[in-house]
Amino acid sequence: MNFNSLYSHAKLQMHLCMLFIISGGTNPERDRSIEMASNGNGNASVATGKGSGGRNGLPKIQTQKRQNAICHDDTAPTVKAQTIDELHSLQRKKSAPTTPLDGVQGAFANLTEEERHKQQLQSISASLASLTRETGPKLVRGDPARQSETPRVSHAPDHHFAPTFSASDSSLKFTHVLYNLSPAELYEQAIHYEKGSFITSSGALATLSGAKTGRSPKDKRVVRDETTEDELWWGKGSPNIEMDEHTFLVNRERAVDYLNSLDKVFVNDQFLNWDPENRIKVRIVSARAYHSLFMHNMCIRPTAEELENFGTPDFTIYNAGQFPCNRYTHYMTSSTSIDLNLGRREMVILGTQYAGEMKKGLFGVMHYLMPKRQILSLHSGCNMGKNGDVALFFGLSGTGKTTLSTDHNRYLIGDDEHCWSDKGVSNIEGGCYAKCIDLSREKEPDIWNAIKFGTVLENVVFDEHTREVDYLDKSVTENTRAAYPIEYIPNAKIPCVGPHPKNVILLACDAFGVLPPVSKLNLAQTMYHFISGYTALVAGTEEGVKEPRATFSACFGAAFIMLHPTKYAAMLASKMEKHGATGWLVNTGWSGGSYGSGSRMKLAYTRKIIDAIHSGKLLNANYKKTEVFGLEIPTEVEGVPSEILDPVNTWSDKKAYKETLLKLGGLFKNNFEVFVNHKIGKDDKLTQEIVSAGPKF
Ligand SMILES: Nc1ncnc2c1ncn2[C@@H]1O[C@H](COP(=O)(O)OP(=O)(O)OP(=O)(O)O)[C@@H](O)[C@H]1O
Ligand SMILES: O=C([O-])CC(=O)C(=O)O
Ligand SMILES: [Ca+2]
Ligand SMILES: [Mn+2]
Repeated sequence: MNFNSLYSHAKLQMHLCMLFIISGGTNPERDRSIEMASNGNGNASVATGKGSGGRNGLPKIQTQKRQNAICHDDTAPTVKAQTIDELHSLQRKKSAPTTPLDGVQGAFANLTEEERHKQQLQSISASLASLTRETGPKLVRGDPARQSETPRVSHAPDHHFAPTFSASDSSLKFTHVLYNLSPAELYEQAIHYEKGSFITSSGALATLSGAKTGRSPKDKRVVRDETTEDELWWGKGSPNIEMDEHTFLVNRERAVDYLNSLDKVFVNDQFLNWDPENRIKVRIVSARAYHSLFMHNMCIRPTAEELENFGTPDFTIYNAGQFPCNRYTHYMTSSTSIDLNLGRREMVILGTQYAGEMKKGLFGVMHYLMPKRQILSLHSGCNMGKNGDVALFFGLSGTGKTTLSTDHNRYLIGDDEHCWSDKGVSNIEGGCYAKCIDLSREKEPDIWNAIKFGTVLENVVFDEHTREVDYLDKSVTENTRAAYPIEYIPNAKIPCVGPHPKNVILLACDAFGVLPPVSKLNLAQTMYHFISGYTALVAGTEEGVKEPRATFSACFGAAFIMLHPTKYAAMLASKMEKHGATGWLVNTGWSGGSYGSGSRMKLAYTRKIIDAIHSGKLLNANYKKTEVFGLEIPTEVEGVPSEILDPVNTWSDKKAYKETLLKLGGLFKNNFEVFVNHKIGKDDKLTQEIVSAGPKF
């Protein structure tokens, strides 16, 4: 129902009520509306059948005198309330867990609801405990501003946990915990308390992420201790900038003190990974409703039963993003620090409110935990055809993972983070995070329709009155985003798991315009391009035409991996070999010249190419080999003009094409230098094959 019809519906209801009051009539329709207005206390329903006034012209106003000549306001029955506050309390029913008490198992079995809430608060208080004080903060559930009207808030003294004597002001105060709020509750919190939060015309919550509108990889630090020293990838090329345990604790204390100084904090208890055997319990403590709603959408949402039995989290995020880190603290090089401590299973965020840090921070954790269990973690989208054929979509930011895995003809397993275990694939997340710059209803209908109530819209620009979003507007940032639960995509596969992949599609947005729209890769080439992790986006557009800049990011996600890239590559090679998956390289970038002279590949063509991969038609097409990169390219793809399949045809300046091709080939070679002496897999044979699968000239 749209707003207009809602409005006219409401008007109609009012009209009917008035008519009833005026005529004292007995139309059953009217009686029903009165019944609703009286909250089910249906004394108003008089006899049905015969109507009185209203049939012949206007209804008569009844002016008959009442007893004592006092006008009673009682044509409708009164609600069961004596006061306005009581009336308001009738509006909201108390939420109850859906599990009957005797169905609860584990640590929380046989506890009353009160006791379970107490345990939950105790666990959260422990999470928020300072490391230098004896106890955690005093906690109470619910919004402090709503205490008198929120039934879930308990004033009972046994609901907070405090030392028997208080040595500091901070331990005297209460912190209110807003625990796993629903989207509706989080909307209210955001709109009430967070500047820059608005409801858009489609019902999404528009918000601003503050000064940072993207991740800050240079401020991501990982604690180097005896364990991680040997296990993780350190040094040149690694995303893991080291910090020591002590500095981590200093930042942790800073974040915890900040959070405890607030009137209220948001706590989300959720899951990662749809594979039940490898599910990870995460707790996110944050200061903004925006952050809580973002994670509500992005992580897997527990059922009421699962939440009742949640227990202690496996990993905790302290998001104090509004608060900067202290430049006097060792290692700090800016006001932003995103700190990961694998030993403590904790992450601290200071100085950035960009919500993607939480999402990708947890992804980093999975890139550590899963390979330990022989499970490969992947920066990829994933979908499945009607026949159960699974495809993975690798690619750096903006290359098309979300766009191409969201396919109306296939089931969406996930758009960004997956695991590949012996059983098949599983999504790590419970939601999608789509780029929305230039989003159009025609080209990406499923993403467009997912931007509705519950969806977080970051940094978009909208009309201040109609609240229509202008997806073309880059005033705040080019990195505008929508975060929505995966079930907002109509053909999402729930639970988000699938069998072993049949196709592994490597996406590159080649702004140089020399890579073919599609090529079929052998295993060595797949590994070469997987380790290279190439894309070339164009930097800013504001200062006129810019040179494309090549980006190489190992495993198509060097910012998130924890181990050396060859570890992941070796796992991918053995899984692809074992399950007979075919590798493909798809250029979603430029055609007809580099950025500036050519144009971006039409999404419609890329979709046709992807269709042909899924259907199996492309596997058996006719192929020819390109020079320099030695890529096998098809001569025909249904629905795609054949001349664009070999990029040389689309360039009018053939000399410029060759120069650009060689230039890109050189960049690939340079980048791969650091990997040539690394063994990949069990034997040197594959390593040699991979090294020689690169460009030759
Ligand atoms: N031919 C094309 N193929 C794919 N995407 C295209 C194409 N042409 C334009 N686009 C646009 O490029 C963008 C691809 O972004 P997408 O959200 O899919 O990136 P992503 O790989 O999921 O990145 P991230 O990891 O940052 O989420 C979309 O805005 C899409 O509309
Ligand atoms: O993490 C982000 O902010 C966006 C994203 O998905 C990526 O960069 O791969
Ligand atoms: Ca994406
Ligand atoms: Mn991503």
